[in-house]
Amino acid sequence: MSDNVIEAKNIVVKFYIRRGLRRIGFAAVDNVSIAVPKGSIFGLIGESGSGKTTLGKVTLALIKPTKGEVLFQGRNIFDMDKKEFKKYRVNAQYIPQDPYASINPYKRVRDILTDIAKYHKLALNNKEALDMAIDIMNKVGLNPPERYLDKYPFQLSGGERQRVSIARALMLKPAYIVADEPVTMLDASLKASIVKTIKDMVREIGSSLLFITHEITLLQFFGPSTLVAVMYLGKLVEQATLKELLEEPLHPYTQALISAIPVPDPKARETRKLILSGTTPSPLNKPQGCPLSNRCPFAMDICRKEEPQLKQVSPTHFVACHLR
Ligand SMILES: Nc1ncnc2c1ncn2[C@@H]1O[C@H](COP(=O)(O)OP(=O)(O)OP(=O)(O)O)[C@@H](O)[C@H]1O
Repeated sequence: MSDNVIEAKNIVVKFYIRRGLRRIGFAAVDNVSIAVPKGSIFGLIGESGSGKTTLGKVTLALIKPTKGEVLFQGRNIFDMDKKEFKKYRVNAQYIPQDPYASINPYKRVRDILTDIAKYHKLALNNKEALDMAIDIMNKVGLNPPERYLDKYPFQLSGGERQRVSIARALMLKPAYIVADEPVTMLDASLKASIVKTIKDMVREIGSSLLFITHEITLLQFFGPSTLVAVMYLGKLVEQATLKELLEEPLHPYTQALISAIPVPDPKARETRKLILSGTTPSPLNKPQGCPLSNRCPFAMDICRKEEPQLKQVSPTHFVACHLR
């Protein structure tokens, strides 16, 4: 049996867009591998458009990769028979950025939660399904549940709606959850509490979590040993524990991400402040060689010609940079 709940191996996802009469293809995810260890939280970070959502959706079988394979508990999800795939579907759940993408706006909270338990036959009758819903609502902070059961999503605040979306994903006690920018649309004051709810619930259920974000500070709620992969323009450029990334970021892109974290005393980080030139190009105009070569202050000739491969620099630290 594998020690990882999910292993995504050499994933390539190509999308095609129309430009006039031409159909142009580009790789939104370009030969990326990640493994989410059982019972742990794995962070996936990068700016908008770096391919995080696409990779997360591949691990949930919501997008079929152009190349590569995804193993769930050691089994290739695209080779599963109907029965096995159904089981995987229950066990792999999605918490999206916009709760309206996962919850039906025309259903009351009670039905959103009980229907899923009944559909997947986790509850034998309405009473059992309602007991499950109330239990989960208490845990995700929809207290007292009676106040929310008969409300429609539009009658809830953004934070409450996201809690319903979390409750819906957790009703099935999945082995694997992808939370995709789950607090981006919420006020700063609410973010910490919702991230903490997700963390506590994941621990309680014993599931594993892929937490996708562009805010590295949110990963601090999960602790210094959390594994984090950094993506840029469809490539995985660095992977390490959060502690390693914060204390010794090796890729210039990660260094720039960390430089952008506000600190009470900016002088404390003066020595490693790094600002990249220009803005991220469209994935249709990726530079040759290293994807960061046109913005990196340290770029050498080789960086513009050859793509750097991921190198291991410590048991948990990997980086794709010619400087290392
Ligand atoms: N169905 C699609 N067809 C064409 N292009 C797509 C499609 N889905 C995503 N893309 C493009 O693929 C690239 C990666 O998108 P993706 O949503 O995975 O990035 P992301 O890092 O999750 O960013 P965000 O946080 O903005 O969602 C982007 O350039 C995006 O515009």
